[in-house]
Amino acid sequence: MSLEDTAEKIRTMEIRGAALIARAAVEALCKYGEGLGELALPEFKEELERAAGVLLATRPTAVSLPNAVNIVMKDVRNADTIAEAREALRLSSIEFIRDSKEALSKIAEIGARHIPENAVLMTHCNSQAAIGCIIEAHRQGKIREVYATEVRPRNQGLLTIRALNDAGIKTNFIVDSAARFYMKKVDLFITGTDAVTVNGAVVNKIGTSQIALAAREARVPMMVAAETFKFAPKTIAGDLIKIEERDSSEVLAKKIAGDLDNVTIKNPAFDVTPADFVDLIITEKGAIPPEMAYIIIRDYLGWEIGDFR
Ligand SMILES: O=P(O)(O)OC[C@H]1O[C@H](OP(=O)(O)O)[C@H](O)[C@@H]1O
Repeated sequence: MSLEDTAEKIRTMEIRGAALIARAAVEALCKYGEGLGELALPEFKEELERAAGVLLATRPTAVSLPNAVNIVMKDVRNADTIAEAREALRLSSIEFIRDSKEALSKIAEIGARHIPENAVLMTHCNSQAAIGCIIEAHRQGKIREVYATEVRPRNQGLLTIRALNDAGIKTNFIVDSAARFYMKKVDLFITGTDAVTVNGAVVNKIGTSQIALAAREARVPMMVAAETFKFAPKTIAGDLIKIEERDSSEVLAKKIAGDLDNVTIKNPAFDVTPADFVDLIITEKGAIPPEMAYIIIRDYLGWEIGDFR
């Protein structure tokens, strides 16, 4: 698959989920670099930066994408010879993909510890990291049942119920607007995330913050499963996470919407749940309260306050 093909698949969400986007981008970048013929070092670096730009332009919200590209490009940017640059690209790509897979199993193990016995869970969207925690807790005999939302407009809930079903987990499939109706029965609301800001706010699939509100009202804790590369360094300098607005046809087919001249169809893909609504974030380095997000950005992603002067 060419770099452009990968970019298109990410844009159209054939490849989706924050971690899978990151991995696919790294694989595409690595393959692209390997396919570049004889080039001098500056041209090689330039070509890779251009390719990275194509991948970064696909989806704006999931910070896993720029983080992954930065992690892989760091040693390439520092390389002094073309051989060094090529080797850095190969090794850092292998390393990122390996680490991101290992992070998922670590998160599942740590997350499962924080799921109570006989738990009723609610989840929203389709997160590999969150599902990993649920399946591990189920393996330990801790799950009574799960409520999984539909996730309009792209219906990622269908992927979630398939995964939970195949793991033998008793699952209730509900429309998004039924979340508050069932919240009384729930012990824990668990999601993944596309970006965690320095102040611990969680950017996740549209609707997450409404469910978080219902969870808070019912005194149900919220737990977020997030690899460290889902934390957003630039928020240190006050950058806001850009919320992706996708095509209106995902919400309403053009042939129906066509003659509704006074109607605008809005389709934001994500929303922001304030840190105050989040009880715990499970990373591969350990479980943290949202207030500790800066530590992850500094100690594990390597960004300091001074980097954004
Ligand atoms: O990395 P993992 O945990 O799999 O997914 C994290 C998040 O990515 C997804 O976004 P989309 O469906 O690509 O828009 C969802 O918002 C999900 O919670």
